[in-house]
Amino acid sequence: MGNVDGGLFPLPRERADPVPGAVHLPDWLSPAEQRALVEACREWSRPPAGMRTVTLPRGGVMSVRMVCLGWYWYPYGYARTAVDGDGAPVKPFPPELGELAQRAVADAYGSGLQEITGAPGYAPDVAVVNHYAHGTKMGMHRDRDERIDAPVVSLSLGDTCVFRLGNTETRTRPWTDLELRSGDLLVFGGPARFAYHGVMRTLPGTADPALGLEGRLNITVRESGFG
Ligand SMILES: O=C(O)CCC(=O)C(=O)O
Ligand SMILES: [Fe+2]
Repeated sequence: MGNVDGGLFPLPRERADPVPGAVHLPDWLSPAEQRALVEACREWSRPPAGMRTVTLPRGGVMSVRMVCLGWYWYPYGYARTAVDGDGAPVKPFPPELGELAQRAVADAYGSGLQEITGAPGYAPDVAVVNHYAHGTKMGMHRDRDERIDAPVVSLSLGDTCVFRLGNTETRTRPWTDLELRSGDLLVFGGPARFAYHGVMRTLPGTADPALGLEGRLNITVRESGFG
């Protein structure tokens, strides 16, 4: 039984390696860093090439809304412009987000960094920001539109979610359900890079009101390998 939060003195949550190659570092971002990222997401969300709803090839509509930086993700590929949006050039990938993600990879893997493909010399150039309003989720999928298998860095802000980290073969079990809270870092690389994963639900009202955010934001930082 894990720590049931909400008390005045919540127990510190501990680093976990749910599957080889995946590392969860709770409370990795300070409250000030979280606030700054929420504010940055607000700026990135503005048009042109701002936050949009994504329609899948077979007509389904993703419940999360999304904004991309560096390269524009659409189902299923990357473009330089908002090909399924307003057609504007994608916003640039901010160098400081790249530096944060490099620090994330270094903290996650530590002395094991050399064993993770693409971790040494990690040079991310894409960010996908998802906004989860209450009641939204993301089905099990793999991040596989990048050309190389460098790690994915995931930062969570706002409401807590139940994140399901599965296996590389199927959308089904075995999987591990993790609670990702505001400020948590999850890195998946190496043998976990192409694991199925998804967000089962968010827990409305769990965010610190001081963050000024409705729902949940997730930023994934990736290296495209497009050169
Ligand atoms: O919201 C999350 O934690 C995961 C997002 C995700 O899997 C993605 O953007 O590909
Ligand atoms: Fe993903």
